[in-house]
Amino acid sequence: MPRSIVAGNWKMNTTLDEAATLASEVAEGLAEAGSVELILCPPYISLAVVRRAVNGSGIHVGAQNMHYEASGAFTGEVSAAMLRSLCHYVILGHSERRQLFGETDETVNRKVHAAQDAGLRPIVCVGETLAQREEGGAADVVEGQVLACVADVHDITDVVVAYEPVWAIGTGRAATPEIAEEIMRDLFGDDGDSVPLLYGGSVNVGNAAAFAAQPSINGALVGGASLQADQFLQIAAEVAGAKG
Ligand SMILES: O=C(CO)COP(=O)(O)O
Repeated sequence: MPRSIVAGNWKMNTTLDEAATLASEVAEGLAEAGSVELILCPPYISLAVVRRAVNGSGIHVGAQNMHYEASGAFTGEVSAAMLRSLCHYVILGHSERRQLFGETDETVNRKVHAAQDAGLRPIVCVGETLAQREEGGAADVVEGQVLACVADVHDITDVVVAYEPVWAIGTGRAATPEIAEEIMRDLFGDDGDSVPLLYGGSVNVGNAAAFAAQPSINGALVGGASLQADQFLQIAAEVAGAKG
């Protein structure tokens, strides 16, 4: 089984000072988290201060997005090589990027390749909308997204996949652990034991253990609750406890 992972997606929150404080609080409370790999994903501009704050703690740092091109005239964008000097992970294809910024499975796939080529480990986000779920097509949608996003990658075991049903993100309405397990169980067949699968969408202290107790779920991608160090650490402890 892959090691359990709990990642915090801070989204567009925290100033530089707030990011440094939050990262320091997580690092200082690390002993509470149990045996899980922790990843903090602040906004780009805070990557350096977060990296400094967690230096030597074993906590990893991740970005929330990147461009697939290596360099050039792409105003406002950041490349994999730029990130590699600051962090080890990058979230790709988050549903907010898909819905608000036109991200597609094809662009995510290009980014996954660029990330791996640069030595970054991608956390690929997939998940169905409420309409897709109500039409009965959730499993097919998610499988299609995963296949398209990781097409032709040279090392599937170096990809982390996060199942985040769109209807559960930031809504306080988490999927049930059974729904998440059903979707995630068959995603990778023979590779299923070597690709870490995270659940995301309204994860909190009260529900993290139930998700992590599902056999196919290796951890959590946490949004809102990752902005409070004590809650994030408690979620990590719940995941560690459920995974034994
Ligand atoms: O989008 C998410 C993590 O990437 C989930 O966000 P919430 O935990 O705030 O629902």
